[in-house]
Amino acid sequence: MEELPIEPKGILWQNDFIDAEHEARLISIFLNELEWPDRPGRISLHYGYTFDYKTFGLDPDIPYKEFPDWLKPLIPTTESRPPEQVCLQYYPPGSGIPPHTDAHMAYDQLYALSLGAPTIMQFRQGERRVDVDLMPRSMMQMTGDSRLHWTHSIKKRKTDTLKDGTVRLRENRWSITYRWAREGDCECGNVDLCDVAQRRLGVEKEKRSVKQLAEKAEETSS
Ligand SMILES: O=C(O)CCC(=O)C(=O)O
Ligand SMILES: [Fe+2]
Repeated sequence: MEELPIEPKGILWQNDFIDAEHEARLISIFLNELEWPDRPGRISLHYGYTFDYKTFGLDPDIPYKEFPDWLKPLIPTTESRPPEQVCLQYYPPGSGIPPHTDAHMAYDQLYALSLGAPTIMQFRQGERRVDVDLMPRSMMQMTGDSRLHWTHSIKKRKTDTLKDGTVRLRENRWSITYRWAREGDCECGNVDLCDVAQRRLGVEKEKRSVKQLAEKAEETSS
């Protein structure tokens, strides 16, 4: 994988992770063989462990879901183990995903494979916005700044305007995201984007307010 020569830093990229014939076979499986949730907009199917939004860890109560045969050859082999979680998402034209940073607390490495039609992903940090064209069959890994210190999103719209001014119609797109569970705490310290830093800040605030309450109680009793 090669790093894109842009800000945010840390976007690693590989074109043609699979060939067009393989992609066509996958799309046929997605269209004909999988049972998708029945609702409009972006829909997802999960494999591996399921994330628990209450404990911010992997949910021990939901059984591990084996990777199906079609998924096995698509697992990146550049980490020391297979990912704990894989998510297949379908984006009909006009759908997207709001700006977010994938949870720092739960996950460490993050990869995404794009299939079907291209779409523009927007990275954002404050007022800085950078568009990255997610080409079909490309594998992206978000590391460093792109993973921890910028948000990413796909706008809900029917067309994308490219850098040269071309207006491109959105068509059916699928993505496969791969997540590796984090071992230990994230130490990035970014209180705007990091759930670990935010939790620590909350704990500190709580400690401070308990201390202040105790001090007040002491003042009024003396
Ligand atoms: O669809 C993609 O390529 C990425 C989706 C994403 O950002 C996510 O699932 O966290
Ligand atoms: Fe994401």
